[in-house]
Amino acid sequence: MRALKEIRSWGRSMLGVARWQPGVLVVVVAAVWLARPPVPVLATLACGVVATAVGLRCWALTRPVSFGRATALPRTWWWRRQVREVWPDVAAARGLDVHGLPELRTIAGLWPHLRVTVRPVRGQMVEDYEAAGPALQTALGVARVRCEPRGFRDIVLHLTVGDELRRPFPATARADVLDLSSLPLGRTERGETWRLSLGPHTLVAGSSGAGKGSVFWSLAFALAGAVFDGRVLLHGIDLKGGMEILMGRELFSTTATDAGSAVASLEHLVTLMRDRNAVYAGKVRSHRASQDEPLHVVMIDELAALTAYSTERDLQRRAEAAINLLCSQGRATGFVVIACLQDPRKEVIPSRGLFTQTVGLRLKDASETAMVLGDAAAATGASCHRITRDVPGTAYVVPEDGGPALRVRAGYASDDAIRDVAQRFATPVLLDVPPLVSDDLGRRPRRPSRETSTDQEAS
Ligand SMILES: Nc1ncnc2c1ncn2[C@@H]1O[C@H](COP(=O)(O)OP(=O)(O)OP(=O)(O)O)[C@@H](O)[C@H]1O
Repeated sequence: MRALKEIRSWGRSMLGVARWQPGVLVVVVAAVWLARPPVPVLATLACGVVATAVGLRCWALTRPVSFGRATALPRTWWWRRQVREVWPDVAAARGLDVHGLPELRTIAGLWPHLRVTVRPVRGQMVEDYEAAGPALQTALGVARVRCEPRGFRDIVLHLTVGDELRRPFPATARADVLDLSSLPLGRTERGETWRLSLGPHTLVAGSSGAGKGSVFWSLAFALAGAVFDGRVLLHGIDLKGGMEILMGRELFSTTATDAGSAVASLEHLVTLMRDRNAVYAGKVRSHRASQDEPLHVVMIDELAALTAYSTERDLQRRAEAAINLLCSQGRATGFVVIACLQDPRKEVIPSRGLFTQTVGLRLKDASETAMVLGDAAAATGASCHRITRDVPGTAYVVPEDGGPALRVRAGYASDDAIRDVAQRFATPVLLDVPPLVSDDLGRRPRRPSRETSTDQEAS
């Protein structure tokens, strides 16, 4: 029994090694074979082939990105053939071949990104090819198709044929992030690090289960080092009972889990912002985060719960006013708002335009994609509504340089990881928020009711 247990645990540990170091499996098999008495050549070959196949398979499963790159050349050839094969069918199905089949001029690039240059037939426009994009995407079974005009005559179809974002990966806390304007949050479809600038106010929109939590925590993790040394103060607002933020409460200098405390916290931040604005006036034009003058980052888990779904109208109005003030005046003096949201409609978030940076996770339909990322991004292949449920944390973002929208994925932060990071990088600054006072300023004087005015007239 004991021996069985030992064998089982050895097997498990070997599997663990093989999972992380695929090459080890090949070496182990080869070593086992060498240790045995001489065997015939055929058996040796068979053993070698099996070991290589298993090793490659493990590599492909555990390190898809590096495996993909190592085998990019044969894959590229295969995909080129596929594109040439399906193109006539897709063109016919989408009515692009009425006056002759549009010529595929070149297929360039290397797996996982191919560039197919097409010469449209007279009378066709880029929009016709944009409309055919989803058909080509389905016919080929590729991750993304994006159209772009090239010169005055040709159109380039950018195909993402291999999905480097398919497998989830963990979010990692950064103790060393020095540049707060470029926070590492995950990976891009090009296999690079996805970086987000913290300067602009950011709206993270996604349906339920789209993975807003992973963007939220990846951001907090990226700031962990700066939180720990007091250069950044996080303020968490979570009206879903604090389910999200209380998991890592040690990272936050203030937390609010009900409408009253959220408004108190936001209005206190507006006061701090105004004080700092007054100090900076005429002297400083942009803020540099330091322990004396930290960057305040307001992280709101479900913005609509504060600005649209609240039953307390007065608090709703005050919250909205405070967020608008922080968004419109806070950037230069070091006050940044990051808000997550399920429903991006104007009725729910009237101040959507104040969030100058948006992250579009899985959304319900094309109109929501256009609301979040803009019409131009939606037209050029940013299709948040086509992100499938099995890849939470995947999103489209418009790069700061205004180029075509990029598909990205945030790292996954498990509950244990959040607790661990919160404990290791706990903030040294806990702020006291003054209690909520009734709002006299900014409220319109009420019209006297008919009864009151009649009484007054009578007296
Ligand atoms: N980057 C990621 N990689 C892998 N799995 C993820 C990732 N992000 C989220 N998930 C998984 O997807 C599920 C939903 O994620 P999450 O709770 O963050 O979504 P949400 O958009 O915040 O949803 P809701 O608005 O309903 O709270 C979680 O169970 C989580 O395990």
